[in-house]
Amino acid sequence: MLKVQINSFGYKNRAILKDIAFDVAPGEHVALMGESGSGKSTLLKIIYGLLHVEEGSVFWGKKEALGPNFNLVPGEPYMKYLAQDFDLMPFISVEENIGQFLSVFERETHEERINELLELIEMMPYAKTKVKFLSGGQQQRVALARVLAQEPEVLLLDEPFGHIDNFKRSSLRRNLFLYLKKQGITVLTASHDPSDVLPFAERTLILENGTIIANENTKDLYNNPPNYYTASLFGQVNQVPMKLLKSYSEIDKSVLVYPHEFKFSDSSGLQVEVRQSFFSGGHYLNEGTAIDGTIIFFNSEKKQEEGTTIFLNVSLKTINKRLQVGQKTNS
Ligand SMILES: Nc1ncnc2c1ncn2[C@@H]1O[C@H](COP(=O)(O)OP(=O)(O)OP(=O)(O)O)[C@@H](O)[C@H]1O
Repeated sequence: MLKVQINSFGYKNRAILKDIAFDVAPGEHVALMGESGSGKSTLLKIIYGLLHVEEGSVFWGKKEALGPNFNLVPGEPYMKYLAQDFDLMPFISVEENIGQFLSVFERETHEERINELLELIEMMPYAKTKVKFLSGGQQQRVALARVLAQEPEVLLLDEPFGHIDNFKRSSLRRNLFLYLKKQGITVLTASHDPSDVLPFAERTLILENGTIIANENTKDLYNNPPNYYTASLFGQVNQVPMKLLKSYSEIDKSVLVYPHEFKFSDSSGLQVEVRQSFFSGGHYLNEGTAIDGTIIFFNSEKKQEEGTTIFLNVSLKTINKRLQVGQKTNS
């Protein structure tokens, strides 16, 4: 079990993290989400031992991960951290960069292991290429293979696909996360991208202004977000005043609704005037205005013409579910 407790941490007296406490079970994949500047990288750097915390501790089982004031070379052998800036050797080849970290006691299997990792990162054709000739995305993939070569028990990933184009990103992310699961590696991934999180992380932590405001099963968190901030990290979301939804007109509250949760109705429900319709691949994302001026985003199969009036419904099940979460978090 990875056990993290940080009472407070700041850079030059500016508080960044406070009252952080969470566990990650062995083999579990936990995501860390939060807006830019909320402290995700700082938290990963503390866990790895790059930053010193006065009040707090990080344990992996019974072993305490010590900070830079105790370790001459920061970091613990059982844990690896893939930073946003990858620390590669530019003048040697891709395979040499990966091979550097394989155990000297397993020389006979080196080639096999390098090939396995090159295949995982889809870089086989670049095995002999010097790293300095690679693009940013390719370098990020090599950096990933390098940390995996070190066979960590715990892997900390900071925006692991930030430099990688969409073309490679989907398959790489699937291959990597399935590989990590198969190897039983404990993973903590900081990411802005819900596609890194929703299909792969069993649990998600939400960081807001340096505090963890949610720590839940990822699917439950998506379906029952405790607040607008959490839901909006997963994508576009609406905060719809209940009075706009006819059957709830007495209730003076808002309810969170994702754009795909609206259904079209012929003549009743939330009345919206279409402003813009954005082609989004498999659907259109539309922006409209409700009668009180609230901006509403909703999906449709077809393009909606500007100025058209349409009526939207939200299922009672969704409304009731979201109201209950709201009550829980307000109390
Ligand atoms: N070395 C540093 N010295 C001083 N302040 C720093 C340092 N590193 C980060 N900060 C500040 O700490 C806060 C948290 O930064 P951090 O990089 O942890 O956020 P983040 O959530 O990872 O952001 P992003 O998603 O943009 O990477 C920010 O306000 C940042 O400006």
